[in-house]
Amino acid sequence: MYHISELLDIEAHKAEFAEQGVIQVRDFLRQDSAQALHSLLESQREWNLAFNKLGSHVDLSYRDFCSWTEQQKKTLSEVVWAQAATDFQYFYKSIPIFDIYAKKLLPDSDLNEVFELVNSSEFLSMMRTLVGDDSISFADVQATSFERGHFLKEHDDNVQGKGRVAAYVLNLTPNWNSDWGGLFHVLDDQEVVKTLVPTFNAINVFKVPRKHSVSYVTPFARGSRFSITGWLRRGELSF
Ligand SMILES: O=C(O)CCC(=O)C(=O)O
Ligand SMILES: [Fe+2]
Repeated sequence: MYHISELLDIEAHKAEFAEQGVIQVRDFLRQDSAQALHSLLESQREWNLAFNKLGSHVDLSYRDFCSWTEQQKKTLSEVVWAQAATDFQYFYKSIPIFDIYAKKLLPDSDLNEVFELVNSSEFLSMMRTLVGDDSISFADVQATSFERGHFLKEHDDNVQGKGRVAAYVLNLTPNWNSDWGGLFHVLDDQEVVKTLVPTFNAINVFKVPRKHSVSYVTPFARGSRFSITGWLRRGELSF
C-alpha cells in the first residue's frame, strides 16, 4: 500500500490553487511510499513508447523498439521531429495503469495499488478540497517515463466527453536536475507563466483546460523522469 503523508495540510494550498489554477505540493506521499513507488517504476520492464501520427495516438512496445536497428530508431526520430516542428507532438514512455487495473491484466502487480491510491477516498477528497470541485469522482492513471530526447509539446488536456476536471502529476525522480530539461511549463497566450521542476515526491495539480508542456529532456540527463499522472474526473467510473 502507498500512503499519503500524514503531515500534509492540503487546506493550506487551497487559496493558491484558487488564484492560479495550478500548484505544486511537496512531500505528498510518506517518504517510504514515495521511495517504494519509485522502485516500482524503475523495475517495470514493459512500457509503451508513445508518439503522435497525424493527430492519432500511437503506442509501440518499448521492448520491440529496443530491438530495432539504429537506422530504424533514427527514422522514427525523424518522423516524430518532422511533425513536432510545426504541430502537436510528444515522445515518452508510459504504462496504462488504469487499463491494467480495469481489465485485470496483471493481477499480481503492485501497479494495481497505484490505481487504488489515486482512487482512495483520502486522495479524492483531498483533490476535491484542493481543486474546490466536489464533482471529482474518480482518477484515471498512468505511469510515464521521460528519457533523453523525450518531450511533450504544448496542449491543454481537454478531451470532449472525458469529464476531466483537473490533472495531477506525482513526480517520482530522486534528484532531478533542472538543467536536464523535462520541465513542466504552464503557458498563457504563448507566454510561460510558471515552470515547475519535477521535484521528487511533489505533486503538480492544475485545472483542465490549461496550456502546458514538458520540455525536451537533454542528452546529458541521468536516468528517467518518472511520474504517476492522470486526470481527476467527474462521472461514473466504468470498466
Ligand atoms: O509529466 C508532466 O509533467 C505532464 C504530463 C502531461 O501533461 C500529460 O500527460 O498530459
Ligand atoms: Fe497534459
